[in-house]
Amino acid sequence: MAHLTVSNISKSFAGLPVLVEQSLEVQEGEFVALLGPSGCGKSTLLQIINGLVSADSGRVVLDGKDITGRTGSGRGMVFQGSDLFPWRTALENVAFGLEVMGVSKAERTRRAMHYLHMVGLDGAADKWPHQLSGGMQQRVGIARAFCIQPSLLLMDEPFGALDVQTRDILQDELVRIWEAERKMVLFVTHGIEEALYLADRILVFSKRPAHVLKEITVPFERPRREDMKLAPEFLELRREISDLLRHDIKA
Ligand SMILES: Nc1ncnc2c1ncn2[C@@H]1O[C@H](COP(=O)(O)OP(=O)(O)OP(=O)(O)O)[C@@H](O)[C@H]1O
Repeated sequence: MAHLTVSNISKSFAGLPVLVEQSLEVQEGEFVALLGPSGCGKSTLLQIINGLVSADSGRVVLDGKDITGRTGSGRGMVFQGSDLFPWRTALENVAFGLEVMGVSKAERTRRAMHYLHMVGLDGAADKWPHQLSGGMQQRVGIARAFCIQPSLLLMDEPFGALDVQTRDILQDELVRIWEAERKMVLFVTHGIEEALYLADRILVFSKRPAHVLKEITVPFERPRREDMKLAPEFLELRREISDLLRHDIKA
């Protein structure tokens, strides 16, 4: 059964403590948002879970396997900016992980086309990254992360650099794809509305060094729909989280 356990992670950069004994868990089929102010250490935590940054102490266990300090194996990552290979087409970018895994060309093309279709980019398979808009590049990044069928998806403000309209559209697409696939997701954001719209559970982080101020189980049913953002309960929770963060930043 899919499961992520992160225990007692600490990390300092040049003596500056960013994470102190941070722990969290993600259950199978759960979408968890890490919400917190800029610079609190959310990305660092995600990168430690992905093995891109090493922790000073603590453990990361995915599906029963200790993966502390190791990259690859079971995790897909989507970053804020596009990190596509410029010398590969959209299709080749999406298929990259499968290529590394030694999947045959026919099979990886089939799977990559499936995920390109899911993000609405069938027609762009042979385009180069520079021929794609920022939103399209993020779609390719999302398709690439899903394509390796990871146990855990790590998303670091994937829509942070996009205009509001494109971000709303991509949030909807992510909700739709995720509801079909139900992978474990850790999604870093500083958007309260984004966290409430996408996640099952929100961990609200303090300013640096990050600790969890509050854990919120999002009460809204799935499938999620755009109009829920106007519901009184949604607005009330949004205000509550906003007050919590503002209070913490001022303290
Ligand atoms: N490689 C590094 N070397 C030195 N300091 C770093 C490094 N990476 C991050 N930091 C510092 O650690 C702190 C946390 O950074 P991090 O990127 O994890 O925050 P964040 O919560 O993701 O912020 P944002 O939302 O702005 O991306 C910041 O003060 C940052 O300057």
